Amino acid sequence: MAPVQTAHHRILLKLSGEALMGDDAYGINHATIQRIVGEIAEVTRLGVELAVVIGGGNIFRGVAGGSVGMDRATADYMGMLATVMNALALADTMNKAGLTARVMSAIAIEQVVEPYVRPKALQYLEEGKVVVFAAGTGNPFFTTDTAAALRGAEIGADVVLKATKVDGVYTADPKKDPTATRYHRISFDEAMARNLGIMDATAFALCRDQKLPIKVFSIFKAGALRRVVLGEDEGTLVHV
Ligand SMILES: Nc1ncnc2c1ncn2[C@@H]1O[C@H](COP(=O)(O)OP(=O)(O)O)[C@@H](O)[C@H]1O
Ligand SMILES: O=c1ccn([C@@H]2O[C@H](COP(=O)(O)OP(=O)(O)O)[C@@H](O)[C@H]2O)c(=O)[nH]1
Repeated sequence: MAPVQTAHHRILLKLSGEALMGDDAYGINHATIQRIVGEIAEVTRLGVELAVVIGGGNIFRGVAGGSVGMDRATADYMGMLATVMNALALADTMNKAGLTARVMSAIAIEQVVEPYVRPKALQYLEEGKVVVFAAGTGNPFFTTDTAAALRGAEIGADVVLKATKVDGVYTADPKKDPTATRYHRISFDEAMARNLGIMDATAFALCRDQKLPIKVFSIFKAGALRRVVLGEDEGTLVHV
């Protein structure tokens, strides 16, 4: 059988923490994480190199902690630790599904996970391992979307895939405005000028400056990740 032609060679996949909740109120839903790992396994079988940045919103968000009077930086460190828990769960599920996954953390917790070292991450990717980047950027006041942009640029990914709760970028937040319509593609400058809330401005600006396109698509839609990897019409492309 001839190899399938993919649209991308090396991918940075940003998975929202909330994607792991499934229908639960918080935490990690077993069936949901297995389904997501199944989809990841399917695209790695196509021969693409894949790294993941995982969020933490299913366990803790710094903004929420800050809003109830906690010191914002402390709350953000808690948020980053939440992403480490998700990363461990994700890598464990991947390893059980027959993939070889490695977690690398932006914060040193050496008894638990290895630290992020760029050449090591590149080596793992070249070996066909899935690298799960934990603890975001390692800095408070940032998001895991910005971590995805940063790690995506560092590893030379050819696209950042944002797998989220909505199926693309809309003219307004579709959860609040039912009349909002979806863009097929939109430039970074327009997305930033229109202040479209799908990603924070820091993440957008970093990807724009590095000429790293972003594809936004739904994590709930079965087969969407594969379709994106094959370059089929799915979600919204944010381009330079
Ligand atoms: N213009 C927009 N287009 C699409 N989604 C938007 C837009 N503005 C705000 N959103 C909201 O952004 C959310 C995704 O962002 P975020 O909560 O940061 O996701 P994640 O948890 O995947 O990082 C969507 O659930 C959607 O409700
Ligand atoms: O570089 C980073 C990445 C994340 N966080 C904290 O970790 C939380 C979880 O990440 P995020 O909200 O981006 O997760 P997601 O929305 O993807 O579930 C954030 O709210 C922040 O408090 C941070 O401080 N710095």
